[in-house]
Amino acid sequence: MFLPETELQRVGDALVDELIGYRQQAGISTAVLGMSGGVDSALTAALLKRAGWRVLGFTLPIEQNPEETERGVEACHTLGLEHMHLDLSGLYRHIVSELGELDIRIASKDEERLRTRRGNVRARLRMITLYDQAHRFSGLVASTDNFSELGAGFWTLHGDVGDLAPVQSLIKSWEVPWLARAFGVPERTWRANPTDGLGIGGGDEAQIGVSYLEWDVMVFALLEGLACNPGLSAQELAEALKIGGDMHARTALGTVLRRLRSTWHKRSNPIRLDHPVAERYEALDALDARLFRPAVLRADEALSRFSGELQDLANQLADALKASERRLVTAESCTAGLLAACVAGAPGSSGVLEGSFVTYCSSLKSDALGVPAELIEEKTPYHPEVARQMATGALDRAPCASLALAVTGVGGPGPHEGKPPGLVYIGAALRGHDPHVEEHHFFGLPKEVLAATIRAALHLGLRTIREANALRP
Ligand SMILES: Nc1ncnc2c1ncn2[C@@H]1O[C@H](COP(=O)(O)OP(=O)(O)OC[C@H]2O[C@@H]([n+]3cccc(C(=O)O)c3)[C@H](O)[C@@H]2O)[C@@H](O)[C@H]1O
Ligand SMILES: Nc1ncnc2c1ncn2[C@@H]1O[C@H](COP(=O)(O)OP(=O)(O)OP(=O)(O)O)[C@@H](O)[C@H]1O
Repeated sequence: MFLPETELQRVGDALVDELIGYRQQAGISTAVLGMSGGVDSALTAALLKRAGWRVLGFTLPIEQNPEETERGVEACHTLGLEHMHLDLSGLYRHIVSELGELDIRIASKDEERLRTRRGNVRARLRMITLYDQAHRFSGLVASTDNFSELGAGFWTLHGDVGDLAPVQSLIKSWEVPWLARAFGVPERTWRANPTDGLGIGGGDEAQIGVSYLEWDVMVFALLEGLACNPGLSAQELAEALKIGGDMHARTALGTVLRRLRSTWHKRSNPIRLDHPVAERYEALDALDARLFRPAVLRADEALSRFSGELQDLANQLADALKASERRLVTAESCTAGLLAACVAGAPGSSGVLEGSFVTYCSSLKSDALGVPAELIEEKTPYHPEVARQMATGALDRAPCASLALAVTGVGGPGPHEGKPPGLVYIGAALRGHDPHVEEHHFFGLPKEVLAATIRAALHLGLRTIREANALRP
Protein backbone atom coordinates (compact mmCIF):
# COMPACT_ATOMS: atom_id res chain seq x y z
CA MET A 1 0.00 0.00 0.00
CA PHE A 2 2.96 2.33 0.59
CA LEU A 3 3.54 3.67 -2.93
CA PRO A 4 7.12 3.99 -4.26
CA GLU A 5 8.28 7.21 -5.90
CA THR A 6 8.00 5.64 -9.35
CA GLU A 7 4.24 5.23 -8.83
CA LEU A 8 3.57 8.62 -7.32
CA GLN A 9 3.96 10.75 -10.43
CA ARG A 10 1.54 8.38 -12.18
CA VAL A 11 -0.94 8.80 -9.32
CA GLY A 12 -0.61 12.59 -9.51
CA ASP A 13 -1.15 12.59 -13.28
CA ALA A 14 -4.17 10.29 -12.90
CA LEU A 15 -5.71 12.67 -10.35
CA VAL A 16 -5.21 15.56 -12.75
CA ASP A 17 -6.93 13.54 -15.50
CA GLU A 18 -9.88 12.86 -13.19
CA LEU A 19 -10.14 16.55 -12.37
CA ILE A 20 -10.07 17.41 -16.07
CA GLY A 21 -12.77 14.82 -16.73
CA TYR A 22 -14.95 16.14 -13.93
CA ARG A 23 -14.49 19.76 -15.05
CA GLN A 24 -15.48 18.89 -18.62
CA GLN A 25 -18.38 16.61 -17.79
CA ALA A 26 -19.98 18.18 -14.71
CA GLY A 27 -20.27 21.63 -16.25
CA ILE A 28 -18.35 23.35 -13.45
CA SER A 29 -14.87 24.79 -13.69
CA THR A 30 -14.34 27.11 -10.71
CA ALA A 31 -13.09 25.93 -7.32
CA VAL A 32 -12.78 27.97 -4.16
CA LEU A 33 -10.69 26.76 -1.23
CA GLY A 34 -9.14 27.92 2.00
CA MET A 35 -5.37 28.32 1.85
CA SER A 36 -4.11 27.65 5.36
CA GLY A 37 -0.38 27.75 4.64
CA GLY A 38 -0.39 23.96 4.98
CA VAL A 39 0.51 21.35 2.41
CA ASP A 40 -2.94 19.75 1.90
CA SER A 41 -4.63 22.92 0.68
CA ALA A 42 -1.61 23.86 -1.43
CA LEU A 43 -1.49 20.44 -3.16
CA THR A 44 -5.26 20.46 -3.73
CA ALA A 45 -4.98 23.89 -5.37
CA ALA A 46 -1.98 22.83 -7.47
CA LEU A 47 -3.79 19.76 -8.85
CA LEU A 48 -6.92 21.74 -9.69
CA LYS A 49 -4.87 24.46 -11.36
CA ARG A 50 -2.94 21.88 -13.41
CA ALA A 51 -6.29 20.44 -14.51
CA GLY A 52 -7.36 23.80 -15.93
CA TRP A 53 -9.75 24.93 -13.21
CA ARG A 54 -10.18 28.55 -12.22
CA VAL A 55 -8.93 28.40 -8.62
CA LEU A 56 -9.71 31.06 -5.99
CA GLY A 57 -7.58 30.74 -2.86
CA PHE A 58 -8.84 32.36 0.34
CA THR A 59 -6.70 33.18 3.35
CA LEU A 60 -9.15 33.35 6.26
CA PRO A 61 -7.16 33.87 9.45
CA ILE A 62 -8.84 33.57 12.82
CA GLU A 63 -6.42 34.72 15.53
CA GLN A 64 -3.80 33.09 13.34
CA ASN A 65 -0.03 32.96 13.46
CA PRO A 66 0.79 35.48 10.65
CA GLU A 67 3.45 33.12 9.25
CA GLU A 68 0.70 30.65 8.25
CA THR A 69 -1.18 33.36 6.37
CA GLU A 70 2.05 34.45 4.66
CA ARG A 71 2.62 30.89 3.44
CA GLY A 72 -0.97 30.74 2.18
CA VAL A 73 -0.46 33.98 0.21
CA GLU A 74 2.88 32.76 -1.15
CA ALA A 75 1.31 29.48 -2.33
CA CYS A 76 -1.49 31.40 -4.09
CA HIS A 77 1.04 33.54 -5.95
CA THR A 78 3.42 30.69 -6.81
CA LEU A 79 0.63 28.47 -8.11
CA GLY A 80 -1.04 31.30 -10.04
CA LEU A 81 -4.31 31.29 -8.06
CA GLU A 82 -6.58 34.27 -7.64
CA HIS A 83 -6.09 35.31 -4.01
CA MET A 84 -8.67 36.78 -1.63
CA HIS A 85 -8.32 37.56 2.05
CA LEU A 86 -10.78 38.02 4.91
CA ASP A 87 -9.86 38.11 8.58
CA LEU A 88 -12.61 36.27 10.47
CA SER A 89 -11.19 36.86 13.97
CA GLY A 90 -13.77 39.49 14.94
CA LEU A 91 -16.66 37.34 13.77
CA TYR A 92 -15.22 34.37 15.65
CA ARG A 93 -14.87 36.30 18.92
CA HIS A 94 -18.42 37.55 18.50
CA ILE A 95 -19.94 34.13 17.94
CA VAL A 96 -18.02 32.56 20.84
CA SER A 97 -19.21 35.34 23.08
CA GLU A 98 -22.80 34.79 21.91
CA LEU A 99 -22.47 31.04 22.46
CA GLY A 100 -21.39 31.93 26.00
CA GLU A 101 -25.03 32.89 26.56
CA LEU A 102 -25.88 29.20 26.22
CA ASP A 103 -22.86 27.83 28.00
CA ILE A 104 -20.53 30.25 29.76
CA ARG A 105 -17.63 27.77 29.71
CA ILE A 106 -17.10 27.95 25.94
CA ALA A 107 -16.16 31.59 26.21
CA SER A 108 -14.10 31.42 29.36
CA LYS A 109 -12.37 28.10 30.03
CA ASP A 110 -9.19 26.58 28.61
CA GLU A 111 -9.89 22.83 28.66
CA GLU A 112 -9.15 20.56 25.72
CA ARG A 113 -12.80 19.72 25.11
CA LEU A 114 -13.70 23.40 25.04
CA ARG A 115 -10.74 24.25 22.81
CA THR A 116 -12.01 21.55 20.41
CA ARG A 117 -15.49 23.08 20.40
CA ARG A 118 -14.04 26.52 19.69
CA GLY A 119 -11.75 25.05 17.02
CA ASN A 120 -14.78 23.50 15.32
CA VAL A 121 -16.51 26.89 15.35
CA ARG A 122 -13.48 28.34 13.53
CA ALA A 123 -13.54 25.61 10.87
CA ARG A 124 -17.30 26.07 10.36
CA LEU A 125 -17.01 29.86 10.06
CA ARG A 126 -14.48 29.36 7.27
CA MET A 127 -16.85 26.94 5.56
CA ILE A 128 -19.75 29.42 5.72
CA THR A 129 -17.47 31.90 3.97
CA LEU A 130 -16.26 29.46 1.33
CA TYR A 131 -19.76 28.22 0.48
CA ASP A 132 -20.93 31.78 0.07
CA GLN A 133 -18.03 32.48 -2.30
CA ALA A 134 -18.61 29.25 -4.22
CA HIS A 135 -22.16 30.39 -4.86
CA ARG A 136 -20.94 33.86 -5.84
CA PHE A 137 -18.55 32.47 -8.47
CA SER A 138 -20.77 29.52 -9.55
CA GLY A 139 -18.08 27.17 -8.36
CA LEU A 140 -17.65 24.41 -5.79
CA VAL A 141 -15.70 24.16 -2.54
CA ALA A 142 -12.58 22.02 -2.84
CA SER A 143 -11.90 19.69 0.09
CA THR A 144 -8.36 19.41 1.30
CA ASP A 145 -8.66 16.32 3.52
CA ASN A 146 -6.25 13.40 3.06
CA PHE A 147 -6.37 9.65 3.78
CA SER A 148 -4.52 9.96 7.09
CA GLU A 149 -6.99 12.56 8.37
CA LEU A 150 -9.87 10.46 7.07
CA GLY A 151 -8.79 7.49 9.21
CA ALA A 152 -8.02 9.63 12.24
CA GLY A 153 -11.35 11.47 12.02
CA PHE A 154 -9.15 14.57 12.09
CA TRP A 155 -11.47 17.08 10.54
CA THR A 156 -14.56 18.99 11.60
CA LEU A 157 -17.90 17.69 10.40
CA HIS A 158 -19.44 20.40 8.20
CA GLY A 159 -16.26 22.37 8.83
CA ASP A 160 -13.31 21.74 6.58
CA VAL A 161 -14.64 19.13 4.13
CA GLY A 162 -16.32 20.48 1.02
CA ASP A 163 -17.57 19.17 -2.32
CA LEU A 164 -14.69 17.62 -4.23
CA ALA A 165 -11.76 15.90 -2.50
CA PRO A 166 -8.79 15.42 -4.85
CA VAL A 167 -6.24 14.29 -2.23
CA GLN A 168 -8.49 12.21 0.02
CA SER A 169 -6.80 8.93 -0.95
CA LEU A 170 -3.26 10.16 -0.23
CA ILE A 171 -1.27 9.69 2.97
CA LYS A 172 0.12 12.68 4.79
CA SER A 173 3.48 11.25 5.83
CA TRP A 174 4.75 10.76 2.31
CA GLU A 175 2.46 11.08 -0.70
CA VAL A 176 1.01 14.53 0.03
CA PRO A 177 4.36 16.31 0.53
CA TRP A 178 6.00 14.34 -2.33
CA LEU A 179 3.30 15.32 -4.79
CA ALA A 180 3.21 18.87 -3.45
CA ARG A 181 6.90 19.20 -4.28
CA ALA A 182 6.37 17.60 -7.70
CA PHE A 183 3.46 19.94 -8.53
CA GLY A 184 5.33 23.16 -7.68
CA VAL A 185 4.15 23.95 -4.14
CA PRO A 186 6.71 26.23 -2.39
CA GLU A 187 9.22 24.33 -0.25
CA ARG A 188 8.35 26.35 2.87
CA THR A 189 4.83 24.93 2.62
CA TRP A 190 5.53 21.27 1.89
CA ARG A 191 8.08 21.24 4.70
CA ALA A 192 5.78 23.02 7.20
CA ASN A 193 4.88 21.23 10.42
CA PRO A 194 1.25 20.05 10.03
CA THR A 195 -1.10 21.99 12.27
CA ASP A 196 -4.87 22.32 12.39
CA GLY A 197 -4.41 26.04 13.09
CA LEU A 198 -7.51 25.91 15.29
CA GLY A 199 -5.86 26.74 18.59
CA ILE A 200 -6.74 23.33 20.02
CA GLY A 201 -3.17 22.55 21.07
CA GLY A 202 0.16 21.36 19.62
CA GLY A 203 0.47 20.29 15.99
CA ASP A 204 -1.64 17.60 14.31
CA GLU A 205 0.67 14.83 15.46
CA ALA A 206 0.61 15.93 19.10
CA GLN A 207 -3.20 15.92 18.98
CA ILE A 208 -3.53 12.59 17.21
CA GLY A 209 -1.02 10.99 19.57
CA VAL A 210 1.37 9.44 17.01
CA SER A 211 3.36 10.83 14.10
CA TYR A 212 1.70 10.75 10.66
CA LEU A 213 4.30 8.15 9.57
CA GLU A 214 3.42 5.90 12.51
CA TRP A 215 -0.27 6.45 11.83
CA ASP A 216 0.01 5.56 8.14
CA VAL A 217 2.18 2.47 8.67
CA MET A 218 -0.09 1.21 11.43
CA VAL A 219 -3.31 1.77 9.46
CA PHE A 220 -1.88 0.01 6.39
CA ALA A 221 -0.77 -2.89 8.59
CA LEU A 222 -4.28 -3.16 10.04
CA LEU A 223 -5.92 -2.95 6.59
CA GLU A 224 -3.63 -5.63 5.18
CA GLY A 225 -4.13 -7.77 8.27
CA LEU A 226 -7.90 -7.55 7.86
CA ALA A 227 -7.66 -8.37 4.15
CA CYS A 228 -5.80 -11.60 5.02
CA ASN A 229 -8.07 -12.47 7.97
CA PRO A 230 -11.49 -10.90 7.41
CA GLY A 231 -13.00 -12.69 10.43
CA LEU A 232 -10.76 -11.14 13.12
CA SER A 233 -11.95 -8.79 15.86
CA ALA A 234 -10.00 -5.56 16.49
CA GLN A 235 -8.20 -7.22 19.42
CA GLU A 236 -7.31 -10.35 17.40
CA LEU A 237 -6.19 -8.14 14.52
CA ALA A 238 -3.85 -6.24 16.82
CA GLU A 239 -2.38 -9.55 18.04
CA ALA A 240 -1.99 -10.83 14.46
CA LEU A 241 0.36 -7.91 13.72
CA LYS A 242 2.91 -9.70 15.98
CA ILE A 243 4.30 -6.51 17.47
CA GLY A 244 5.75 -8.49 20.39
CA GLY A 245 7.42 -6.59 23.21
CA ASP A 246 8.05 -3.30 21.34
CA MET A 247 6.32 -1.02 23.84
CA HIS A 248 6.41 2.08 21.60
CA ALA A 249 4.71 0.20 18.76
CA ARG A 250 2.16 -1.26 21.20
CA THR A 251 1.26 2.18 22.49
CA ALA A 252 1.04 3.54 18.95
CA LEU A 253 -1.22 0.67 17.90
CA GLY A 254 -3.46 1.31 20.92
CA THR A 255 -3.71 5.00 19.96
CA VAL A 256 -4.54 4.18 16.33
CA LEU A 257 -7.22 1.65 17.27
CA ARG A 258 -8.77 4.03 19.82
CA ARG A 259 -8.99 6.85 17.28
CA LEU A 260 -10.39 4.61 14.54
CA ARG A 261 -12.99 3.27 16.99
CA SER A 262 -14.08 6.70 18.20
CA THR A 263 -14.35 8.29 14.73
CA TRP A 264 -15.92 5.65 12.47
CA HIS A 265 -19.18 7.60 12.45
CA LYS A 266 -17.49 10.61 10.85
CA ARG A 267 -16.53 8.45 7.86
CA SER A 268 -20.18 7.32 7.51
CA ASN A 269 -21.74 10.74 7.90
CA PRO A 270 -24.68 11.20 7.57
CA ILE A 271 -25.62 7.92 9.22
CA ARG A 272 -28.16 6.10 7.06
CA LEU A 273 -30.24 3.70 9.06
CA ASP A 274 -31.25 0.41 7.52
CA HIS A 275 -34.64 1.83 6.66
CA PRO A 276 -37.41 -0.64 5.75
CA VAL A 277 -37.63 1.15 2.39
CA ALA A 278 -33.88 1.61 1.88
CA GLU A 279 -34.11 0.33 -1.70
CA ARG A 280 -35.30 3.84 -2.57
CA TYR A 281 -31.75 5.06 -2.05
CA GLU A 282 -30.49 2.51 -4.54
CA ALA A 283 -33.20 3.39 -7.05
CA LEU A 284 -32.40 7.12 -6.80
CA ASP A 285 -28.70 6.35 -7.00
CA ALA A 286 -29.27 4.25 -10.12
CA LEU A 287 -31.20 7.11 -11.70
CA ASP A 288 -28.33 9.53 -10.96
CA ALA A 289 -25.77 7.04 -12.19
CA ARG A 290 -27.57 6.31 -15.43
CA LEU A 291 -28.77 9.78 -16.34
CA PHE A 292 -26.82 12.49 -14.57
CA ARG A 293 -23.56 11.48 -12.88
CA PRO A 294 -20.54 12.33 -15.06
CA ALA A 295 -18.86 9.37 -16.74
CA VAL A 296 -15.57 10.08 -14.97
CA LEU A 297 -17.31 9.03 -11.75
CA ARG A 298 -19.27 6.17 -13.22
CA ALA A 299 -16.13 4.52 -14.56
CA ASP A 300 -14.99 3.30 -11.16
CA GLU A 301 -18.33 1.82 -10.39
CA ALA A 302 -18.68 -0.07 -13.64
CA LEU A 303 -16.72 -3.16 -12.69
CA SER A 304 -17.39 -3.02 -8.99
CA ARG A 305 -21.02 -3.80 -9.79
CA PHE A 306 -20.28 -7.54 -9.70
CA SER A 307 -22.52 -7.78 -6.69
CA GLY A 308 -25.35 -6.06 -8.54
CA GLU A 309 -26.65 -6.18 -12.07
CA LEU A 310 -23.84 -8.24 -13.62
CA GLN A 311 -24.01 -10.84 -10.91
CA ASP A 312 -27.80 -11.11 -11.28
CA LEU A 313 -27.34 -11.78 -14.99
CA ALA A 314 -24.58 -14.30 -14.33
CA ASN A 315 -26.86 -16.08 -11.85
CA GLN A 316 -29.59 -16.26 -14.50
CA LEU A 317 -27.14 -17.70 -17.02
CA ALA A 318 -25.94 -20.28 -14.47
CA ASP A 319 -29.57 -21.26 -13.77
CA ALA A 320 -30.31 -21.57 -17.50
CA LEU A 321 -27.20 -23.72 -18.03
CA LYS A 322 -28.16 -25.94 -15.14
CA ALA A 323 -31.77 -26.32 -16.27
CA SER A 324 -30.64 -27.32 -19.78
CA GLU A 325 -27.78 -29.52 -18.44
CA ARG A 326 -25.13 -27.56 -20.26
CA ARG A 327 -21.65 -26.43 -19.22
CA LEU A 328 -19.95 -23.20 -20.24
CA VAL A 329 -16.43 -22.45 -21.44
CA THR A 330 -15.25 -18.91 -22.19
CA ALA A 331 -12.51 -17.64 -24.48
CA GLU A 332 -11.60 -14.13 -23.43
CA SER A 333 -9.34 -11.50 -24.87
CA CYS A 334 -10.13 -7.97 -23.58
CA THR A 335 -12.09 -9.18 -20.53
CA ALA A 336 -9.18 -11.47 -19.56
CA GLY A 337 -11.26 -13.92 -17.52
CA LEU A 338 -13.72 -11.47 -15.96
CA LEU A 339 -16.66 -13.07 -17.77
CA ALA A 340 -15.82 -16.50 -16.32
CA ALA A 341 -15.14 -14.90 -12.92
CA CYS A 342 -18.62 -13.43 -13.01
CA VAL A 343 -20.20 -16.85 -13.69
CA ALA A 344 -17.95 -18.37 -11.00
CA GLY A 345 -19.66 -16.01 -8.52
CA ALA A 346 -23.08 -17.60 -9.20
CA PRO A 347 -24.45 -20.16 -6.73
CA GLY A 348 -23.81 -23.68 -8.07
CA SER A 349 -21.21 -22.46 -10.58
CA SER A 350 -19.09 -25.61 -10.29
CA GLY A 351 -21.97 -27.55 -11.87
CA VAL A 352 -22.08 -25.33 -14.96
CA LEU A 353 -18.68 -23.67 -15.49
CA GLU A 354 -16.06 -25.72 -17.31
CA GLY A 355 -13.36 -23.01 -17.39
CA SER A 356 -11.85 -20.19 -19.37
CA PHE A 357 -9.16 -19.63 -22.00
CA VAL A 358 -7.65 -16.22 -21.27
CA THR A 359 -5.99 -15.34 -24.58
CA TYR A 360 -5.13 -11.67 -24.24
CA CYS A 361 -2.34 -11.57 -26.81
CA SER A 362 -2.77 -12.61 -30.44
CA SER A 363 -0.25 -15.46 -30.43
CA LEU A 364 -2.10 -17.22 -27.61
CA LYS A 365 -5.33 -17.05 -29.59
CA SER A 366 -3.53 -19.16 -32.18
CA ASP A 367 -1.55 -21.41 -29.81
CA ALA A 368 -4.31 -22.12 -27.30
CA LEU A 369 -7.44 -21.89 -29.44
CA GLY A 370 -6.21 -22.64 -32.96
CA VAL A 371 -7.25 -19.30 -34.50
CA PRO A 372 -5.08 -19.06 -37.68
CA ALA A 373 -2.28 -16.52 -37.20
CA GLU A 374 -2.75 -15.39 -40.84
CA LEU A 375 -6.38 -14.51 -40.12
CA ILE A 376 -5.36 -12.30 -37.18
CA GLU A 377 -2.54 -10.77 -39.17
CA GLU A 378 -4.80 -9.94 -42.08
CA LYS A 379 -7.93 -8.85 -40.18
CA THR A 380 -6.49 -7.81 -36.72
CA PRO A 381 -7.79 -9.60 -33.59
CA TYR A 382 -10.89 -7.37 -33.69
CA HIS A 383 -12.90 -9.18 -36.31
CA PRO A 384 -16.07 -11.31 -36.26
CA GLU A 385 -14.25 -14.31 -37.75
CA VAL A 386 -11.69 -14.22 -34.93
CA ALA A 387 -14.49 -14.21 -32.34
CA ARG A 388 -16.20 -17.10 -34.16
CA GLN A 389 -13.01 -19.17 -34.26
CA MET A 390 -12.21 -18.39 -30.62
CA ALA A 391 -15.63 -19.76 -29.65
CA THR A 392 -15.41 -22.91 -31.77
CA GLY A 393 -11.76 -23.42 -30.77
CA ALA A 394 -12.71 -23.30 -27.09
CA LEU A 395 -15.58 -25.72 -27.64
CA ASP A 396 -13.32 -28.19 -29.49
CA ARG A 397 -10.81 -28.11 -26.62
CA ALA A 398 -13.36 -28.46 -23.79
CA PRO A 399 -15.28 -31.65 -24.59
CA CYS A 400 -17.46 -31.45 -21.46
CA ALA A 401 -18.68 -27.95 -22.35
CA SER A 402 -21.58 -27.43 -24.70
CA LEU A 403 -21.67 -23.60 -24.83
CA ALA A 404 -18.68 -21.39 -25.58
CA LEU A 405 -18.71 -17.59 -25.25
CA ALA A 406 -15.82 -15.71 -26.84
CA VAL A 407 -14.87 -12.06 -26.52
CA THR A 408 -12.42 -9.95 -28.52
CA GLY A 409 -12.41 -6.16 -28.63
CA VAL A 410 -10.69 -2.87 -27.95
CA GLY A 411 -11.10 -1.94 -24.28
CA GLY A 412 -9.53 1.48 -24.87
CA PRO A 413 -8.92 4.21 -23.93
CA GLY A 414 -7.34 4.69 -27.39
CA PRO A 415 -7.67 2.83 -30.70
CA HIS A 416 -5.66 -0.35 -31.33
CA GLU A 417 -4.45 -1.72 -34.63
CA GLY A 418 -6.60 0.89 -36.38
CA LYS A 419 -9.81 -0.17 -34.59
CA PRO A 420 -11.71 2.27 -32.36
CA PRO A 421 -12.04 1.88 -28.59
CA GLY A 422 -15.27 0.17 -27.62
CA LEU A 423 -15.46 -2.06 -30.75
CA VAL A 424 -16.18 -5.54 -29.39
CA TYR A 425 -17.12 -8.87 -31.02
CA ILE A 426 -18.83 -11.53 -28.96
CA GLY A 427 -19.15 -15.06 -30.30
CA ALA A 428 -21.40 -17.86 -29.04
CA ALA A 429 -21.00 -21.50 -30.12
CA LEU A 430 -23.50 -24.08 -28.96
CA ARG A 431 -22.58 -27.67 -29.71
CA GLY A 432 -24.58 -28.92 -32.67
CA HIS A 433 -25.60 -25.40 -33.78
CA ASP A 434 -24.03 -22.76 -36.05
CA PRO A 435 -21.88 -20.26 -34.15
CA HIS A 436 -23.15 -16.73 -33.94
CA VAL A 437 -21.23 -13.41 -33.60
CA GLU A 438 -22.43 -9.99 -32.48
CA GLU A 439 -20.72 -6.64 -33.11
CA HIS A 440 -20.91 -3.93 -30.44
CA HIS A 441 -19.76 -0.32 -30.18
CA PHE A 442 -19.54 0.53 -26.49
CA PHE A 443 -18.90 4.00 -25.17
CA GLY A 444 -16.83 5.10 -22.17
CA LEU A 445 -13.62 4.43 -20.33
CA PRO A 446 -12.01 0.94 -20.41
CA LYS A 447 -13.73 -0.25 -17.25
CA GLU A 448 -17.10 0.77 -18.66
CA VAL A 449 -16.38 -0.96 -21.96
CA LEU A 450 -15.40 -4.16 -20.13
CA ALA A 451 -18.49 -4.06 -17.92
CA ALA A 452 -20.70 -3.50 -20.99
CA THR A 453 -18.93 -6.38 -22.75
CA ILE A 454 -19.54 -8.78 -19.88
CA ARG A 455 -23.18 -7.72 -19.71
CA ALA A 456 -23.65 -8.27 -23.44
CA ALA A 457 -21.89 -11.65 -23.35
CA LEU A 458 -24.09 -12.86 -20.48
CA HIS A 459 -27.18 -11.72 -22.40
CA LEU A 460 -25.97 -13.51 -25.54
CA GLY A 461 -25.36 -16.70 -23.54
CA LEU A 462 -28.87 -16.54 -22.10
CA ARG A 463 -30.45 -15.87 -25.50
CA THR A 464 -28.50 -18.69 -27.14
CA ILE A 465 -29.72 -21.21 -24.58
CA ARG A 466 -33.32 -19.97 -24.73
CA GLU A 467 -33.39 -20.14 -28.52
CA ALA A 468 -31.90 -23.64 -28.52
CA ASN A 469 -34.43 -24.74 -25.90
CA ALA A 470 -37.24 -23.41 -28.06
CA LEU A 471 -36.03 -25.60 -30.95
CA ARG A 472 -35.95 -28.73 -28.81
CA PRO A 473 -38.74 -31.17 -29.58
N1 LIG B 1 -22.12 7.80 17.12
C1 LIG B 1 -22.32 8.91 16.41
N2 LIG B 1 -23.06 8.85 15.27
C2 LIG B 1 -23.23 9.96 14.52
N3 LIG B 1 -22.68 11.15 14.81
C3 LIG B 1 -21.97 11.26 15.95
C4 LIG B 1 -21.75 10.16 16.78
N4 LIG B 1 -20.96 10.55 17.81
C5 LIG B 1 -20.73 11.85 17.63
N5 LIG B 1 -21.34 12.31 16.51
C6 LIG B 1 -21.28 13.69 15.95
O1 LIG B 1 -19.92 14.00 15.70
C7 LIG B 1 -19.59 15.26 16.30
C8 LIG B 1 -18.08 15.31 16.57
O2 LIG B 1 -17.37 15.51 15.34
P1 LIG B 1 -16.83 16.96 15.01
O3 LIG B 1 -17.88 17.99 15.20
O4 LIG B 1 -16.22 16.90 13.64
O5 LIG B 1 -15.71 17.22 16.13
P2 LIG B 1 -14.50 16.37 16.68
O6 LIG B 1 -14.17 15.17 15.86
O7 LIG B 1 -14.74 16.11 18.13
O8 LIG B 1 -13.34 17.43 16.58
C9 LIG B 1 -12.71 17.78 15.36
C10 LIG B 1 -11.28 17.25 15.33
O9 LIG B 1 -10.75 17.44 14.04
C11 LIG B 1 -9.55 18.18 14.12
N6 LIG B 1 -9.44 19.07 12.95
C12 LIG B 1 -10.47 19.91 12.66
C13 LIG B 1 -10.34 20.74 11.54
C14 LIG B 1 -9.20 20.66 10.74
C15 LIG B 1 -8.21 19.76 11.08
C16 LIG B 1 -7.01 19.62 10.19
O10 LIG B 1 -5.89 19.54 10.70
O11 LIG B 1 -7.16 19.57 8.96
C17 LIG B 1 -8.36 18.98 12.20
C18 LIG B 1 -9.63 18.97 15.38
O12 LIG B 1 -8.36 19.30 15.84
C19 LIG B 1 -10.37 17.99 16.29
O13 LIG B 1 -9.47 17.07 16.85
C20 LIG B 1 -20.47 15.29 17.52
O14 LIG B 1 -20.61 16.60 18.03
C21 LIG B 1 -21.77 14.73 16.96
O15 LIG B 1 -22.46 15.75 16.26
N1 LIG C 1 -6.20 30.34 7.90
C1 LIG C 1 -6.87 29.66 7.00
N2 LIG C 1 -7.30 30.27 5.88
C2 LIG C 1 -7.99 29.62 4.95
N3 LIG C 1 -8.33 28.33 5.04
C3 LIG C 1 -7.92 27.65 6.12
C4 LIG C 1 -7.18 28.27 7.16
N4 LIG C 1 -6.93 27.35 8.09
C5 LIG C 1 -7.51 26.21 7.65
N5 LIG C 1 -8.11 26.38 6.47
C6 LIG C 1 -8.83 25.37 5.65
O1 LIG C 1 -9.06 24.21 6.45
C7 LIG C 1 -8.34 23.08 5.93
C8 LIG C 1 -7.78 22.23 7.05
O2 LIG C 1 -6.90 23.01 7.84
P1 LIG C 1 -5.39 22.61 8.16
O3 LIG C 1 -4.88 23.61 9.09
O4 LIG C 1 -5.33 21.19 8.51
O5 LIG C 1 -4.62 22.87 6.78
P2 LIG C 1 -3.92 21.89 5.76
O6 LIG C 1 -3.90 22.54 4.43
O7 LIG C 1 -4.63 20.60 5.88
O8 LIG C 1 -2.45 21.79 6.16
P3 LIG C 1 -1.68 21.17 7.37
O9 LIG C 1 -2.61 20.16 8.03
O10 LIG C 1 -0.50 20.55 6.73
O11 LIG C 1 -1.35 22.34 8.24
C9 LIG C 1 -7.24 23.70 5.08
O12 LIG C 1 -6.78 22.82 4.11
C10 LIG C 1 -7.91 24.93 4.52
O13 LIG C 1 -8.67 24.63 3.37
